[in-house]
Amino acid sequence: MSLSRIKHVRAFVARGAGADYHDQGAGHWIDDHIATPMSRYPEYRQSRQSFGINVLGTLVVEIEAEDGTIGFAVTTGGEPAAYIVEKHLARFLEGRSPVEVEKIWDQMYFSTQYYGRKGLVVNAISGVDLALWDLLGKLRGEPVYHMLGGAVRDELQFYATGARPDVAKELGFIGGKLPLHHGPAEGLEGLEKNIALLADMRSKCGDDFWLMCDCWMALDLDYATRLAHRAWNECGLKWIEEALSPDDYWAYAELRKKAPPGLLVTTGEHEATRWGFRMLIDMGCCDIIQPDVGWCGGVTELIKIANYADSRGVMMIPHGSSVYSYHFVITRHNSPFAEFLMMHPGPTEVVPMFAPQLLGEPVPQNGRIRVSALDKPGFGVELNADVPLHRPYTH
Ligand SMILES: C[C@H](O)[C@H](O)[C@@H](O)[C@@H](O)C(=O)O
Ligand SMILES: [Mg+2]
Repeated sequence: MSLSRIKHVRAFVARGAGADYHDQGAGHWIDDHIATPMSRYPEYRQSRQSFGINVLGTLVVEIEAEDGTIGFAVTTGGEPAAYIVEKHLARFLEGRSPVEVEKIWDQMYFSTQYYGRKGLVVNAISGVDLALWDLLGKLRGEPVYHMLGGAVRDELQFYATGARPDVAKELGFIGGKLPLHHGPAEGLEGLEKNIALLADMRSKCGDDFWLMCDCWMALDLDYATRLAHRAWNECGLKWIEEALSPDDYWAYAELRKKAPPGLLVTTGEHEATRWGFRMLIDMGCCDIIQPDVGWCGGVTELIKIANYADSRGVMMIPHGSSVYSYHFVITRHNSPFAEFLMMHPGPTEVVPMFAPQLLGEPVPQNGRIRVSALDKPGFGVELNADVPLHRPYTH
């Protein structure tokens, strides 16, 4: 049985939220004085957009088969990623069978290894890989999660990331993850403000609701250790996320040793490939790895990452990436819940994570999504034709 071969690969850029979810309008919680490595510069403290967090925009990858079927995917990458897809990666797909996901991934990765390995290049590879799995599912008439081994549970349960864990609790989520607002450059005063916010949220959410803190690479080991102990003792924090630079495996290993027993240390959304996550796991950097399937290498690589984590008893909870992680999480025992990024500006209501780019994107009801919501071919979503697309390069 042969499937229709790949005829065209096309890369587009879309602006305005979607997969580049930091690309929001003014007044959004996600750009409100959130601590980052750039917070050491006062001029870049109030807004992450001021230093360029949304500079790339969304990469849209389309893969068209000879029979006209089109698989697509969206991820963060914009125009530079479109260049890599059109001028470098497309040659490994056109004319090939869409079944060859492993061989195509291998050729995309090792042909770009001399200038890639992580970041933008692996985002581009991930976008192509996700579009290929979408095409495969559409050609076979089955959802991606079927091709990954089928569901191990009847529904997905979510924690919510955003400025309002108290609202997340009311909406039925199992936990709420707050962004950290003040980094080391704001000293003890900033630390006290961080703790005060966490304590306020703990009082509003009650003692049993999961409360987490996302530090977006902003801290040093000393500050992270102090924050970990204060937030655990005073606010019952469940995990401290991405406290340090993704490259500082050594500091993560130290933080995990210094953190209070019971507080989980998590990271990984800016890590890539099986080799990067093996480093995090083998060096004892974290209790939960959080790859983003649109940034770590796609589904084909996430299979390897997740299986390595599973063999070492490490939970794999993907960074919020809409349907692209849902179809994976539902098939894995060591992924018992998932992240839902609250993209409403408040956030006081649930809106699709990659709005407005994906039509048919399922959203949690009472903090859950039934597996039946995933029962459509591929990733089960279509590109919103009302979203303007720009194709900056061809080949
Ligand atoms: C809320 C965080 O600052 C990031 O914006 C968020 O996208 C990411 O770190 C996450 O874990 O969702
Ligand atoms: Mg995070």
